[in-house]
Amino acid sequence: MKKSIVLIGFMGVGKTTLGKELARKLQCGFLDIDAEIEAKYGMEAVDIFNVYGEKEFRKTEREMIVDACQLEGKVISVGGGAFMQEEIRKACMEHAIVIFLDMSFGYWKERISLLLPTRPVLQGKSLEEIKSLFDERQAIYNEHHIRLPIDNLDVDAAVQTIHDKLKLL
Ligand SMILES: Nc1ncnc2c1ncn2[C@@H]1O[C@H](COP(=O)(O)OP(=O)(O)OP(=O)(O)O)[C@@H](O)[C@H]1O
Ligand SMILES: O=C(O)C1=C[C@@H](O)[C@@H](O)[C@H](O)C1
Ligand SMILES: [Mg+2]
Repeated sequence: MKKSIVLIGFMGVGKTTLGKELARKLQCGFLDIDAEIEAKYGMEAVDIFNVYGEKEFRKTEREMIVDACQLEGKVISVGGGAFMQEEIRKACMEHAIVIFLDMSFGYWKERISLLLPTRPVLQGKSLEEIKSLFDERQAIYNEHHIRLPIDNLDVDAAVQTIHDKLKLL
């Protein structure tokens, strides 16, 4: 596998969880950009947003992803907001294979309680506001090479399906 694989999709759809397992199956390296950013600042995303601001988070996210997507043979999970930045979308589409993990809001909202404490972008928002954000964000995920409808898929099934789709490329 020469090009790296970049997993995109709304926060909590399983980019980190599936990315790790996919890398294990493909026997290649795994990079989670949120984890890399958190390691750089030595704090969680919520605290980076509070202490340094979202602008700084997005700048670091952009620099890291533009570099990482040009590496060979990695599985890279990016944050749910990464594709809001055109420079990131362009670099990933040019250098990597971009896989969109596509989950419906109906399934996604069952996960919300798992996500609220650690996702700064969700904090203080009502369910309707989160639904609007979810709907707005779908447009930015339209740029991808492979779409994986992920409702109902457990981790093993999702990884197997991605593996099968990659073989067809
Ligand atoms: N296929 C799945 N089936 C059931 N639960 C899952 C599945 N994938 C992920 N989860 C659970 O959903 C939660 C969010 O998953 P994960 O952290 O991988 O999402 P993410 O897309 O990386 O989110 P973010 O964009 O915020 O980084 C975790 O608690 C994880 O265990
Ligand atoms: O959707 C978003 O804007 C975010 C998602 C997370 O993965 C983190 O990158 C951060 O919490 C922002
Ligand atoms: Mg993640």
